[in-house]
Amino acid sequence: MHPRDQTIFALSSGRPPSAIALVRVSGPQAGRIVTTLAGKLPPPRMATRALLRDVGQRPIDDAVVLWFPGPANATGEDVAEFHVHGGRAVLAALFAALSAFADVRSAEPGEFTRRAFENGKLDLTEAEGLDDLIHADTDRQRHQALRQLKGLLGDRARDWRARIIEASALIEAGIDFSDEGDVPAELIAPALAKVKALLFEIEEVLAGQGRSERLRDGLVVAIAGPPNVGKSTLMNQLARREVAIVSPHAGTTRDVIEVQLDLDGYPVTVIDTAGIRETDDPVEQEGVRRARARAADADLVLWLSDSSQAAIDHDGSAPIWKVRNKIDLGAAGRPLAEGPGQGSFQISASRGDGVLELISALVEFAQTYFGGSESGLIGRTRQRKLLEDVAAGLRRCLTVVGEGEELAAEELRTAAHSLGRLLGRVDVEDILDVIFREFCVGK
Ligand SMILES: Nc1nc2c(c(=O)[nH]1)N(C=O)[C@@H](CNc1ccc(C(=O)N[C@@H](CCC(=O)O)C(=O)O)cc1)CN2
Ligand SMILES: Nc1nc2c(ncn2[C@@H]2O[C@H](COP(=O)(O)OP(=O)(O)OP(=O)(O)O)[C@@H](O)[C@H]2O)c(=O)[nH]1
Repeated sequence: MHPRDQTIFALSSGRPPSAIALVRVSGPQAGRIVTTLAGKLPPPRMATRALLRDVGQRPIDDAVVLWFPGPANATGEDVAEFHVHGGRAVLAALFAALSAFADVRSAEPGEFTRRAFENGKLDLTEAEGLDDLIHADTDRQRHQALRQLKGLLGDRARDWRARIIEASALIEAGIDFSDEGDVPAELIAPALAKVKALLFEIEEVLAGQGRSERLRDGLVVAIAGPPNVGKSTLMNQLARREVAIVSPHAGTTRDVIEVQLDLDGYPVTVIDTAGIRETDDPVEQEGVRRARARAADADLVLWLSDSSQAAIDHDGSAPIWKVRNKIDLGAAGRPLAEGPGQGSFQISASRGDGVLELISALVEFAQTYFGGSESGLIGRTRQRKLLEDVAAGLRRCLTVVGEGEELAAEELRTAAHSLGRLLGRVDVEDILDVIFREFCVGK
């Protein structure tokens, strides 16, 4: 039997032990599974309490069971849900009972969503939005992902695709009309007007995009500077602030290498370049490798120093803010080269003086950096690249039309094809594995 036709199951809720766990089952065996384990098939979509028993009638758990016959459900196949107590042994017993059925197996990451996609329940941009929603840490990430899940980009892309196909139909009709290669202007002119309007709309979306792709991964701020100036102390100060959402990725045993901050809903990762050091521990090595790679293309560098004559020694295109540390050590006698202001700060990392001001400036930086991405439609590089292909194709269509209508029509076909790829309608087998592999199991 093809893996696609097998019935799949997975834990869809968080790591056990948990108060309640949700185990989802999807596929042709779902109904038989519920009937066997729960002793009955509950009415569709009605939460029903049942004592689950395995095939040998041994009790598994006192549970709530839901039955969602396909195709009007999340995956488009028959679906069953078992809401059980979230203990490890309960789940092990339930999984053993499920695995005992023929043609039933545990799901791959993202396999439920992949089936939903293959059954036309959502397009690829919506599936990507779903994955982003699950991984959203901040409010703005959640907002952008939810827009994608709700099909904002998908709906636009479908509309664009339909209009491109209309325009190319006009041109092709013109080609069929003319024997001598002279296509009537009444057909070409409206087609080109359509293409121009489309190109304008797509270019507007691309330009107004801000940096919402970055919203997925977060802005990266590197703390750099000479040894012993207080980089780790500042990191720990940031990690202790309530703005820290996911922290710390302990790299070394003592020091925090990365802190993730939620700055006004924007995700910002701060990296301590001092924490990036040689280590023999393979787990740490991986953390160090990641931190180094991320710091190398940071979006902003905080250059920390503890004296007024701080020579900046940093390559890269990112803006650099000078942060003078240890002002508690009587900096009064030593006048600063520059007073506080844009890109210049004075702090005491150990006492916390000036740290809130630094954080406020980071919030402002993030707001400016992401500016306008509230209205961003594009969440991923894959989506942006395809839309850029579409715009380029439309532009070429307008220039080559003078050389021949067939060439223009061909450009439109290619542009429509790119939109088809964006939506996952055509020619995407190669990327589906990559996209769904990133998903959670059970989603
Ligand atoms: N218990 C539980 N909670 C969950 C999910 C789930 O699968 N189970 N979801 C998992 O994703 C999300 C909700 N998503 C859903 C998406 C589609 C349908 C659904 O039944 N769609 C049908 C009918 C539409 C309707 O009646 O509203 C369809 O598309 O045909 C249900 C849930 C989040 N919460
Ligand atoms: N007085 C004072 N001492 C500080 C301040 N910040 C850090 N220190 C001290 O400076 C020393 C170095 O601090 P670290 O945070 O380890 O400096 P670092 O830049 O991470 O050092 P390396 O990892 O060697 O690059 C420690 O003894 C800190 O306690 C500060 O604001 N005031």
